[in-house]
Amino acid sequence: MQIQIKGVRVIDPGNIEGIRDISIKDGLFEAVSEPGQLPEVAKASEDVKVIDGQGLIAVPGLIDVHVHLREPGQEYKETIETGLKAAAAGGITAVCAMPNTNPVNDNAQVTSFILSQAKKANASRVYPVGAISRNLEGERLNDIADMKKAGIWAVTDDGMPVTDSQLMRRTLEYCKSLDIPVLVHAEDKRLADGGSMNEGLPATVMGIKGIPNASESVMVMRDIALAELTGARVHFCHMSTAQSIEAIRAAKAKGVHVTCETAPHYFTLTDADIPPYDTNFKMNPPLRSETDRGAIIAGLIDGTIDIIATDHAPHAEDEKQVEFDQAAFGIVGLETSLGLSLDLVAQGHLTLVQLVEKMAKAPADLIGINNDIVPGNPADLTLINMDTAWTVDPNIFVSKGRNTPFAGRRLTGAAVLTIVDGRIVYAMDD
Ligand SMILES: NC(=O)N[C@@H](CC(=O)O)C(=O)O
Ligand SMILES: [Zn+2]
Ligand SMILES: [Zn+2]
Repeated sequence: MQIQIKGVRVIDPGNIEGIRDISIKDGLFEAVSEPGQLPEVAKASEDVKVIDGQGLIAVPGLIDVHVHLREPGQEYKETIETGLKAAAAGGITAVCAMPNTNPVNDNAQVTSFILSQAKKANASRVYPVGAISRNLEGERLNDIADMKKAGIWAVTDDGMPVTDSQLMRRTLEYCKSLDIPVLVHAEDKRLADGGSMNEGLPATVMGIKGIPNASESVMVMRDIALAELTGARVHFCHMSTAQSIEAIRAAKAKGVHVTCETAPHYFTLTDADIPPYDTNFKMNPPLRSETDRGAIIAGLIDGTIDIIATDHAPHAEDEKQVEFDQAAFGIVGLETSLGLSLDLVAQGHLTLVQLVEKMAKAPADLIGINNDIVPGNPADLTLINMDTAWTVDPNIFVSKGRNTPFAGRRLTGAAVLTIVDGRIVYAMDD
């Protein structure tokens, strides 16, 4: 299969910015040239697809470093196939799969299973993340080296914090020697104390127990200290508070090796936006205050926040249609991430180049891959129409999860074509 995209505006920060023709063949970028310079392909050939890229933007395939695929064990919420197809529909060509499945991805067999299921799905790629501790229990360290051989690129106990500081220190030392990052779910469970939303006026008004900002930031501060102590690579997941961003900004200024991500809901919504007891607005960490939302946007602007990831966390209807404090934490994000993030560009907070850095380039750096649009590299590409206006409708999500706070929201900009490994895995018109 060969694909030619003609006259498209390419935005690949640090590599290309301008109108180009792109040729893709046998899974790889074959040529990237000034417009009109690609060799004509024989018209009769059925194996060649020529795409008019005029008015569209081509970017390196978007990578979502924080996704819960739920398989093995909770296929009623999502399977690897439905999750990877949802990613493709959202313009995301690769996702990093969190290990809190059942069984947990805490050994090489589960890692291999995830990779083989992903291959069968014939959609976006998966980069599995292994668990730090046996069954996420926070007690015994897993055989991370063995999982690395099977294909993990990072470890985390996401969903659960690593409460034991000594275990975290050992993890960081171990992962430093293996040269893989540690992804931190920063939460002090004693401070969170069973709360279900942000501690503040909206929680008080609804009579819902609150979670203070400090439940996140104290653990961010601890792990900055441990990153400094060990020299390991620490990446903070789903940052939601002003205090966390402030701490990470200071750590980076000191040269400590830390990176972080936030999710679209933290720069789009606050706790004041939660309709009374609507569990589609419940996730961990919770939606914070307007001050925090402002700090998240400021962190994205000044580069303190490296990456936008979704924390895609599908749940079944009956896990959400219960009392607010009983409902599962988490919302889906794969199919709304690009549209919501493009809003940062529309509002003038980020340039398109900065957005591509946060959704494609910095994620690739974290994983340790090169996704430049250059001949010879695997052809993972997202074609975006910045003008496509659409309304979020969970009923037509490719994901099995319907749990989004963005139902009915008008968005502008969408992926019109997603290419993985030189194959079209999603086309908007189909
Ligand atoms: N974010 C969430 O609210 N939920 C995640 C766990 C997590 O990311 O901590 C999940 O697995 O459902
Ligand atoms: Zn988490
Ligand atoms: Zn998560």
